[in-house]
Amino acid sequence: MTVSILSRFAAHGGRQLVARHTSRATGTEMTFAIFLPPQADSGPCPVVWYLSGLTCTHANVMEKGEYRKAAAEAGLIVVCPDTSPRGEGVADDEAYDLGQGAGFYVDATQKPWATHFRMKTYIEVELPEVVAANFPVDLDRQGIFGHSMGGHGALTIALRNPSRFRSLSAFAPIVAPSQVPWGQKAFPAYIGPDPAKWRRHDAVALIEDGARFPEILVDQGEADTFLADQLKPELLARACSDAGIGLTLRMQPGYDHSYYFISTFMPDHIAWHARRLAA
Ligand SMILES: N[C@@H](CCC(=O)N[C@@H](CSC=O)C(=O)NCC(=O)O)C(=O)O
Repeated sequence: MTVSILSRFAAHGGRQLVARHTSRATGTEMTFAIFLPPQADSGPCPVVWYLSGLTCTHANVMEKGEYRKAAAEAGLIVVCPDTSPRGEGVADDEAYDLGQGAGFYVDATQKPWATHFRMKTYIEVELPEVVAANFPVDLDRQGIFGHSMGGHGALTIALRNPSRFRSLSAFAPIVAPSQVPWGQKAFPAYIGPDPAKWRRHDAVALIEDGARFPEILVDQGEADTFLADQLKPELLARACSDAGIGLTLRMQPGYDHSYYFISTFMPDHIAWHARRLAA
């Protein structure tokens, strides 16, 4: 459960750290970023988990997501994990949307991925234990959010574990991976060809199958080049409407899929979580 601190910077009265530890879930070293607001010097703080998208490490949102000012003001700890196991002995693919950097937050059952690609267990079980053992987090007050593949991760993890999280939001999430090319490529590779096995890893399918979360915030850029083919927020809107889930879906004119979009709406997402994680 010990972590090595790789870097430490003062920011907004708090501290931005990068930590590394040996993961029993993935069997590799795993790196995550953690922001501790000034309030963490005085006692446990609520924690928000941010899951990143395809090609990302912990560093993309840390460097471009601009979450620290709002998180410091709200007293939120923000944890930003990597998107997959990595290293020389870890399976990979030449494409950007499979293998290292593209873990899809599932536990792979198929060769060659099953050996290390266990991001579901890592995020759902191991990382909370590691963070709680080393940092002043209040695990009774947890929220989760993410971007694109990480939005898919946030939605599916919260829908499968609604009692763990008090708040959920996403930027441009993949809402129905079973119905779009990214998921239709990754899911057979990681969890096999049977679409029935994909449903526990698909937010729209989870809702159709009875999973519930009280309310969800989603921001989606209208100029996002992945919108029509890969993201399809209308599928989440329909599923939430049918299920009585309170979805706030904000279509944002002019915004694309990048961290310029994410950083623009990051303060709104931090505020969404802070309101629901207040004591
Ligand atoms: N064509 C790009 C695709 C990679 C990309 O756009 N990745 C996004 C997430 S997409 C869904 O999960 C991202 O967050 N990129 C990192 C960034 O800092 O912008 C490529 O080939 O890289």
